[in-house]
Amino acid sequence: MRIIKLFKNHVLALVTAVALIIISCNADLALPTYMSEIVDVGIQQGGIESPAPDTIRAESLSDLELFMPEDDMATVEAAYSEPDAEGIRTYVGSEADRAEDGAVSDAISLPETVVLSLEQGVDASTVADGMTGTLDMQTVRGACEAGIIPKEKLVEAASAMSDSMGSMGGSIVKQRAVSYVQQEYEAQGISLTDVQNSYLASMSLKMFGLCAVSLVATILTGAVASHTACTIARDLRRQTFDRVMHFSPAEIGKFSQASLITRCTNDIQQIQMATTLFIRMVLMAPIMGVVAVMRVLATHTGLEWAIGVAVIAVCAVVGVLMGLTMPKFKKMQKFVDRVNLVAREMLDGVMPIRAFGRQDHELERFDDASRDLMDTQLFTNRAMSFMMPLMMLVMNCVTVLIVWAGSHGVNDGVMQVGDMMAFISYTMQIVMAFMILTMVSVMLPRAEVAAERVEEVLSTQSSIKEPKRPQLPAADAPRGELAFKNVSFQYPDAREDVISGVSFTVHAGQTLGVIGSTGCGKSTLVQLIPRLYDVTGGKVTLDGIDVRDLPLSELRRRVGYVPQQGMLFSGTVESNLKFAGESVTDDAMREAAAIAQATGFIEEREGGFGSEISQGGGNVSGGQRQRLSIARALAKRPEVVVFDDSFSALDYKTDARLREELARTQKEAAIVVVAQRIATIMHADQIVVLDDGQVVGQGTHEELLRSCAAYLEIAQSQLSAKELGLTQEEISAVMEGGSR
Ligand SMILES: Nc1ncnc2c1ncn2[C@@H]1O[C@H](COP(=O)(O)OP(=O)(O)OP(=O)(O)O)[C@@H](O)[C@H]1O
Repeated sequence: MRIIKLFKNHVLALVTAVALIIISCNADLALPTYMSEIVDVGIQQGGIESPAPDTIRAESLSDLELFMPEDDMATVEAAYSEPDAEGIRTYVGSEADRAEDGAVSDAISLPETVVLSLEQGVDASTVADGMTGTLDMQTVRGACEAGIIPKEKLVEAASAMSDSMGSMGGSIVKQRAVSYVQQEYEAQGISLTDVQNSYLASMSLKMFGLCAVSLVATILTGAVASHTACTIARDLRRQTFDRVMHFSPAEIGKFSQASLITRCTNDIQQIQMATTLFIRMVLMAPIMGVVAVMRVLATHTGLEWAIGVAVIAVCAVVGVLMGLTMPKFKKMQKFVDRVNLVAREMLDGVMPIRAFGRQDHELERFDDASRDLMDTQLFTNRAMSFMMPLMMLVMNCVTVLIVWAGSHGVNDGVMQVGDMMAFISYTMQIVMAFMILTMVSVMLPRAEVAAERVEEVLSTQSSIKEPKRPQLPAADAPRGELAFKNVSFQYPDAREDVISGVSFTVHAGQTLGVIGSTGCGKSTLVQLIPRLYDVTGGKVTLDGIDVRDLPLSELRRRVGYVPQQGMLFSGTVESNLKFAGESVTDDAMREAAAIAQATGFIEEREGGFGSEISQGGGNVSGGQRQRLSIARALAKRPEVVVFDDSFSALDYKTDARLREELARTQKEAAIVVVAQRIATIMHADQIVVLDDGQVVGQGTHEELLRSCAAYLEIAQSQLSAKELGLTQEEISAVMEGGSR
């Protein structure tokens, strides 16, 4: 499972969590045992834990010893101190010997029962045939001391009495022994209320201690789980974002921006929740179940079958609910993706939506996506709302079953009320553990889908790869020399080349203009320079080296790219202009702003270069955004500057001044300008005319006017024949001849 793989680097945290869970489960599950002790010992036995009293009068112990075989007598004698001045003997044996089934307990219980009966008077005929009258302890003691009744006879009589009690013997002996101890304490002047209260106080203290241990362990488990889950989510977000940052537009297009955002946010959130659940629930439930089963088996109540019934009932309920909801859970993530996609598209296009009055239509589209998500969520939530009541029903039925079966055990004297209560608690814990496991198993597949989607991003390699054997231009190689050599390119999913057979060379200080009708491949052509895409045929070289052999960082440092859509980042003007990094000095920034004709409006803004830029450059005009984008590319002083239709939002005057400044200052850089306006590129040293991805003309403005029909057509659409310096005959000749 992918979720488990995420814990690869968090083994220590997992081990710590398991240790803490074991501690808290043991503490939690010890509580029902204590509760049972409080009922059985604290309440029913008045706080008297063992038939072996803490203190006993010497004569009382002698009476008891009359009914003990020699070895039992030795055991008991060894367990009590010598009588003190008041004739009181104190228990000095081990606690194990005093506990249920301990040596001292076993040895002393039956004699206590016999002595208690004798002290109340016993019909002599029930002891020996032919005897009449009432036997009491004093008589028996006297007869034994006088040698009338041998001690062996008394031991035999006690044992016969035990046998006659049959299966009820154990619990009757225990109850009577406790009564004997109570009587003995009273005779010593010890308050029975004090004994009971001190027992209850000590049990409460122990239970409180266990609660505290469980509380601390549970809090620590929660802290470990949250920390681990947050760390896993943070690392995943970082890795996913890092991977996306290295994606070329092809991979971004493959996933879609909306899906990448959902994967980086919602999907990782799901994973985070699942990892927390995994530690807190999935690890806890089996541990809780195992500890509870161990304790249940130790109770020997004979009601273990009730647990089997409960588990089968829980599995049946959860199985039905899971069967109904699981397919819907799997669909849910796709619906979230769609809502995000529609929402993003609507927010991006809020202006045209308003301009075309399509709000209602878009709202309907959003409602459709949202309704699908809502319907699925409603179905799953409704189905899951049956879970809790059904579980409670199962639990309550099982409780009734245990009480019904247990009451027979209590009636027969083979079970104590407290034991039955403890058994109910353990059964509930086991059922809970199963319930938690099954509920989590509903949630985990959803997180599994999310993990799969995140892994898909992480395992996708960018089609733009670092060179295996990176090369740098030789020290004496010309700087700022860009060449296309028979370049062709096809988009990943397309069938035909978007551009083909393009060749040109631009040197430092020169300008290359690229012009052509819309969709002819101009942007695609220049995107090959900074390797936003890789050529599919031919090669692009910079300073004599194939751009695919230059380290990517080196290539991107050498190429300044101004995209068609000026895009700014939230921050200040300065942070945007210094986007290339520390290497951009204040002087370089100001010089770039001046070339881009941006200084004027920057200084007019409050705060100048420190003035705020909002997300996406929303608080500057389209032309200002373009100028800041141009300044940003120039500030890093690249060897090649690519302007992808970046002057389109500038007025003619600013456009002209900017080009003048570029020509004056960029003597060591090659400039590539994609334009729709003839005026923008007419002064270029070389112009490439594209038509449907093919070069249909190449040369200077003057040359193309006289040789390239496509170029002339564009020029004519923007300038008059007079402005072009052509006669009507010359125009006709070019048009008739087509491009030569
Ligand atoms: N990511 C893409 N996947 C597939 N085809 C694409 C992709 N981007 C652009 N195209 C197609 O490639 C062709 C050239 O697109 P390109 O953006 O390079 O044209 P352009 O000359 O810059 O257009 P414009 O002047 O309108 O900006 C177009 O037909 C376009 O539909």
